[in-house]
Amino acid sequence: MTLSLKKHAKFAGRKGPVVILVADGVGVAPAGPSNAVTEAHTPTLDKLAAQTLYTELAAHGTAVGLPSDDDMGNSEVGHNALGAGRIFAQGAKLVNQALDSGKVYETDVWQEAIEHGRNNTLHLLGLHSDGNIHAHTQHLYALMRKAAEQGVKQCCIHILLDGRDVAARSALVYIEQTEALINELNAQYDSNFRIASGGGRMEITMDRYEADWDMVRRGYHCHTHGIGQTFGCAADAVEAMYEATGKDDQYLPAFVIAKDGEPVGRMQDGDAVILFNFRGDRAIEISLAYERDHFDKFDRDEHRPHPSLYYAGMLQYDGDEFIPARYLVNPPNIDRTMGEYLCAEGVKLFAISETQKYGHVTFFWNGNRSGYIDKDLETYIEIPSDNIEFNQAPAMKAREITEKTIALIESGEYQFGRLNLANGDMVGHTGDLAAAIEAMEVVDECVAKLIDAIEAAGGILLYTADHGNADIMYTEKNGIRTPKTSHTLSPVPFAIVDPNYNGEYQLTPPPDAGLTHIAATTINLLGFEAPDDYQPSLLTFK
Ligand SMILES: O=C(O)[C@@H](CO)OP(=O)(O)O
Ligand SMILES: [Mn+2]
Ligand SMILES: [Mn+2]
Repeated sequence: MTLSLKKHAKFAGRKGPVVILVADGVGVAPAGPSNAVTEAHTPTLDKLAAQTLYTELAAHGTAVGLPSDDDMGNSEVGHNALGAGRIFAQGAKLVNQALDSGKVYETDVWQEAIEHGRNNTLHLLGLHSDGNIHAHTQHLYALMRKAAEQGVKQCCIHILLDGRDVAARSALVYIEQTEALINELNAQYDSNFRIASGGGRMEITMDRYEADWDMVRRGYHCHTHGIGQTFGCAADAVEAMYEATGKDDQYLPAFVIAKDGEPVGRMQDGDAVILFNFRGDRAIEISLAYERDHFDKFDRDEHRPHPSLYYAGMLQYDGDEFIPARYLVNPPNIDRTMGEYLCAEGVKLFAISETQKYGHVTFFWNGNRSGYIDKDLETYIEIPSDNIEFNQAPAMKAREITEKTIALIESGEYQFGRLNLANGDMVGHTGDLAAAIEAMEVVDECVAKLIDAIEAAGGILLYTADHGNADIMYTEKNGIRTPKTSHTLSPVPFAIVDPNYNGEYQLTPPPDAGLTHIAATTINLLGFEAPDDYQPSLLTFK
């Protein structure tokens, strides 16, 4: 199908580009000492929030295709919503439906995995919490129950400790729940289910956008070959590592469960491995490590030969590159994104961020498609991120991204652009309030510079966020503060900076306005009518 957009009946667009700035993780929550956004000195952001062309948009729950309004937003669903202009049922919801209806168990992939599991061992690997951003323990438990029921006797569970989508030190709670189910199943089916290995999600396995392959190498060797500090059980491992490192769940090192000095869950030829994460960015690299015949990102045979495995993902994480080849649930089919429409109209555009968010403004924005829509029209720029805990460098690469964006605006080549400043989110995830405040002040400084550039170019800057994070940095109970490292349920800001504004339109958001309404709004500001089935624009034109 060839896509096209009609010229807008009342608005021809401005001379300069429309640029969307996503301040990742900068939600709107009540002001107070735990809100890094309001605690920071942010004269420019304050001005934006006080102007007429400002509103707040829903960025969590059903507004972005998640199962319920108790689900916080995240970058995947947020950037999908921004790019696609419609609400699609997201991975979390699709997996629930496929497990509840039993469709998962009818697939060839499930049945083949079970066959391998019956003859050898079934390995279940994934993020071990109910955060519901990358994975949910209820999904793991459904798979464990069904595998036991279908005759799998040997099952190894490899757990990635979260502490980023859930409380910073909550690993023991989830381990207890999982061990209880293991005991129940082993008693009922005379099986040998057990936790075999694990480690913090920011330390092993779950790297994204090739920021740090060494993380994946450590995770692969831990889960596959039993390389890591050994313990008798997962709870002992976590307790000992809390004590030894002082770190929280997401940063704990690799551990291996051993009996009589031997790892209990090394992977062997003929075993099946299912990665039960549903979100793609942090699942792609480990999937490549497991399923590719030719793999050169690290030496898989460093300790013992890479076994021949039956590997499957909960979803297909990258539909262009078919990663992984085998999967249990079809991913959302996000079609006709705004990027496709704009390319069809010959609009030149750019997307820019640092590594940690690079795929957010490209892959997620384009409906989980890797690569360009039209290389002749699009420029994608990645500024390399540092590989450190970001409270140590709260400015991250915001200034570099800003300088480069200004150059792109000044070039006069582009009609549309989008950028992501990672600070509110990545520093927010560390739970370090002072660092998050500093992060927000850098964001403010960058927004001010971008506004100047937009003004000089006669363009429009749209300032928004994909979900909250830095807006609640701790919770307090009985005078005790607990750092909050996760995203929030907060709405996000939406401000239009249009220096040539002359009353041509009004901001008229419907009561349910959310992130999905930004695409049509942007298309209007570029001088086009939005596609009929996009969520309506936030603007009414005179
Ligand atoms: O770091 C991540 O993977 C998620 C939190 O799990 O954050 P974001 O959605 O902002 O990328
Ligand atoms: Mn985000
Ligand atoms: Mn985040």
